[in-house]
Amino acid sequence: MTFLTIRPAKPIAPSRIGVLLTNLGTPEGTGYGAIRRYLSEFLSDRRIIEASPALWQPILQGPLLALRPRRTGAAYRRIWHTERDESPLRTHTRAQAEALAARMEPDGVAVEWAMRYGTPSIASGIERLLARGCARVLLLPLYPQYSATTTATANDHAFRALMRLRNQPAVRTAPSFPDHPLYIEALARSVRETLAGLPFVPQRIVASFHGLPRDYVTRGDPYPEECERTLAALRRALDMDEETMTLTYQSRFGPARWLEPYTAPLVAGLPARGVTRVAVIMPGFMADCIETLDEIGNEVRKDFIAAGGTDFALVPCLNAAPAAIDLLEGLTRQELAGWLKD
Ligand SMILES: C=CC1=C(C)c2cc3[nH]c(cc4nc(cc5[nH]c(cc1n2)c(C)c5CCC(=O)O)C(CCC(=O)O)=C4C)c(C)c3C=C
Ligand SMILES: [Fe+2]
Ligand SMILES: [Fe+2]
Repeated sequence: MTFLTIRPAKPIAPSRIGVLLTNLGTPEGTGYGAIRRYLSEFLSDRRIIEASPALWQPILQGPLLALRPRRTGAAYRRIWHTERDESPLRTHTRAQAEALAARMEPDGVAVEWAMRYGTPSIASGIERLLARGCARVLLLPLYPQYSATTTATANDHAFRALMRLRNQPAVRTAPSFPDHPLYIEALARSVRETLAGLPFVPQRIVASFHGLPRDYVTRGDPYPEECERTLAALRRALDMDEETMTLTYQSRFGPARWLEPYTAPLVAGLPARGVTRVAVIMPGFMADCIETLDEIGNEVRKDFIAAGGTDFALVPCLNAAPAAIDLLEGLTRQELAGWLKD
């Protein structure tokens, strides 16, 4: 094995600190080839699909990647940021990193961002921090609730990149933050602001989290407990009960049973129960993406209206709102304790 040598461009302080924000990833474009490459990398991750590759790869490389990229590509085209020619997740993740950098760089902390699948890769993010002279690195996965399929795989991939280095930095990983006061405050504020700007009063707020196969949870993934902690804290902050703010899980993939209740049928069933005005918040997503803007904002909305719903609102994700950057700064400073001078 040859180890990589990365030397800073110019002499620097010996113990500069770097923060690497990591997010899920996104295709480079909306055409068949770009979506196929993205889905192939994503769905080949053994943290995402735990089935044996001998069984899974023929399905993935055969019918799945022949068919799914067209549907997924059409969904990305509906939400694509055409002026920048990139996905919303990429725009928002970059904006979060730039805003965090403005807060942290005066303290000598370098901030970079990276994607677990696609670009900029986690390896390139670490290389950029090293080239900027960082001898200590904090990995901060942008997932409020821990899951092996998100947090762990982002960290795995960072450690895989570190394996290739001769001169490794010291590394910390930030824990998930499902009920961190700054996170709950940012969510509560976004709900209040959105509701205040609506021309109607929702009868129900649906809090929709990305789902997970039930199996993974049975085998020890703590994700749903963390979603419940988030929602309990958010209800307390907004003084709402379980009836008013309901927890659901979205984005089911494949035929297995996932965490329930599923968002789409629950929302489509509301008008029959007399609930025709709803707002949906997606607290598990730090940034708007295909799953929030298209799956909920387009598909779930359409089905709700078709079922007799009259008013449907989406609470935007935190994106680069000032309260979201307060959260990222708070988490960064908390996790750099002992490294960063007061
Ligand atoms: C078995 C498959 C999947 C698991 C498990 C899974 C977990 C998981 N995902 C997120 C966050 C996001 N997922 C996104 C897109 C997406 N997710 C899956 C599959 C699984 N996710 C697929 C196939 C896709 C691609 C779109 C599609 O074809 O449907 C995204 C959006 C990316 C973007 O660019 O917009 C996010 C974010 C979490 C938090 C999670 C586990 C808790
Ligand atoms: Fe997903
Ligand atoms: Fe989806």
